[in-house]
Amino acid sequence: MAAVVGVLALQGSYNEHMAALRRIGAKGVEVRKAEQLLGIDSLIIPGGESTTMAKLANFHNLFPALREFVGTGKPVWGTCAGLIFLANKAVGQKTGGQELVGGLDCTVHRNFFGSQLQSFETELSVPMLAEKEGGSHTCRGVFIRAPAILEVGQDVEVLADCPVPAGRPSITITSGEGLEDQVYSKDRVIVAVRQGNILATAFHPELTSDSRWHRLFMDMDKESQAKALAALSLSASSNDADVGSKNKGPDLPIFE
Ligand SMILES: NC(=O)CC[C@H](N)C(=O)O
Repeated sequence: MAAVVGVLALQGSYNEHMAALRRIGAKGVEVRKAEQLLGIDSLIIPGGESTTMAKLANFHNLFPALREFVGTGKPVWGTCAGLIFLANKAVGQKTGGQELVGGLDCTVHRNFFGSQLQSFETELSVPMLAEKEGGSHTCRGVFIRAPAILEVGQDVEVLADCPVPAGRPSITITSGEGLEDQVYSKDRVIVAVRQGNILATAFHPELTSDSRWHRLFMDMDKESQAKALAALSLSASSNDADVGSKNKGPDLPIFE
């Protein structure tokens, strides 16, 4: 059965993700209500404006269901604002912060690359994407008032990084307790990662004609469906074994 990809359709570039899925023959459905998350195999959280998206998600009481969905281990992909949603920690936010879904062990800076006017396109080196999906070793990265990942946990695989623009001031990250400050002043930042079944990109592959990120996500989906099926058939065969033993009659001693 074809996998159904949910696209969170509260705000932002969900139409573009739907179109990108259509281009590769995948079935996408727009998700606006918590109960719709029950009928999908994987979820894309699109780019847009994360504060607005969080307000809408709150209004529709979606956060608990989104967290539950991420917790199931089904594939989830966040692009741009979607990446911010999935991060365990976000800095560079409005005072008071905003609600996050979490699940991705990283610290993200909301508007790392500056304002809308500092939006840019660049060629990114993506060896893992090329290895898995073929094609060029680079992809076009469209960064729109884009976030960047400053730190990742040890289970997070870095898929792409990019140079910090010249003149970008260093960043102070305050720890949870507000006790110590770390200053981030490296010359590269992370812009695409994978942690298990969570994929996150700071840029917008849905705005380019390169379908490889969507294909990679569909492959994650296939892998996870195959695993779920294997687990099902394992438990079915152990049930069969149970049935078999029930039909065997009394367990008599065997004399050889
Ligand atoms: N293109 C995007 O999704 C931009 C995200 C934006 N930086 C935010 O905070 O929501």
